[in-house]
Amino acid sequence: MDTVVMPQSWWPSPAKLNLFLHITGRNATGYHELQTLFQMLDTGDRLAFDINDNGIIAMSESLPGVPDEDNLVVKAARLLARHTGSEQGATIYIDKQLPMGGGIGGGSSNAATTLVALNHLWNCQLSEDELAHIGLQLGADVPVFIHGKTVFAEGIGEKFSPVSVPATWYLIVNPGVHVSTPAIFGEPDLPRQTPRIQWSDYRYESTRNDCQEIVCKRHPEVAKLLQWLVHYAPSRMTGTGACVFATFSDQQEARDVLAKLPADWTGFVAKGVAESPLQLKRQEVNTAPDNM
Ligand SMILES: C[C@@](CO)(OP(=O)(O)O)[C@H](O)COP(=O)(O)OP(=O)(O)OC[C@H]1O[C@@H](n2ccc(N)nc2=O)[C@H](O)[C@@H]1O
Ligand SMILES: Nc1ncnc2c1ncn2[C@@H]1O[C@H](COP(=O)(O)OP(=O)(O)O)[C@@H](O)[C@H]1O
Repeated sequence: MDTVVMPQSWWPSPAKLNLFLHITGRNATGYHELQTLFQMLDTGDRLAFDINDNGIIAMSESLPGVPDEDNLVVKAARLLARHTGSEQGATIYIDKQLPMGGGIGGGSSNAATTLVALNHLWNCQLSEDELAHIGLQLGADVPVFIHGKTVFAEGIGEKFSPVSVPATWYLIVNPGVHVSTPAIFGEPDLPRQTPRIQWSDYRYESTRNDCQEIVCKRHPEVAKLLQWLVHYAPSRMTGTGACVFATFSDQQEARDVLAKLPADWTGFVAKGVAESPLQLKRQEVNTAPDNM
């Protein structure tokens, strides 16, 4: 990226984990009904926006393997412009850190950050609920990133209930295989009738990720990684994979295991947070004296 982006201009685009993922049924559109705990992380990508008055929406640089027309960031900006009639445009910068298609929500989070940031920068004045409604057209996980809080979720992942989870550190590891979300949801053998739980009964130990077994069968590298990680800490796959997370109460313990990671795999340590960095940024710009 040639242009120097000032640090305060960056908008965070954090990752999430699904601490558990139960598939409880299917709705009339064929989408799967879920119960999940979306854990927001303090770590992720960053986006910056150079606003213009000519209405042109463009990436400063394309993401590898993602044509700009398919980039969820461009799609989100165009959808917001269409919905609000805004005549402004933007050149969008992405500092990509998160693995793509890893079940940690990078693309959905980028879309959510774009909607929240441009709503502010274009002065569209849409409410959080309106942004979430628009975001759902881009992907099932976009609303939770707009909401920006660690929550229980059901429906297709867009109906939220508050949850309080202890401060925890996670080691997130990418086994380096790509798992397609539609392909996993299309698997005939996927469990689809897990009984619904009451949120008050939630315990990590009594839940699971319903996609994990099938992903492990189709992608033995994920099974191998889980077998390795579980020696050190409770470990599970997030979303439809392929990333896996291990849970620690102490940051240094997580870092120690990261240092031992075999060379085929890459990972990072992140803190589980109740409010996402995007939520904090939104509060910051809304209370800034000149409203940035
Ligand atoms: C299941 C989760 C859990 O976080 O997996 P990850 O994507 O994070 O791995 C997500 O909700 C995924 O959300 P997202 O990745 O936005 O999926 P979408 O683009 O909306 O859907 C991709 C495809 O997956 C299927 N799909 C998705 C979500 C869902 N609840 N039921 C489905 O059947 C549909 O075939 C859809 O066409
Ligand atoms: N800005 C973006 N960042 C990441 N992936 C994107 C983006 N725009 C489009 N995509 C596409 O969306 C797919 C899913 O991305 P992502 O949200 O990172 O994974 P997941 O849904 O598994 O958590 C990617 O494989 C990629 O082709």
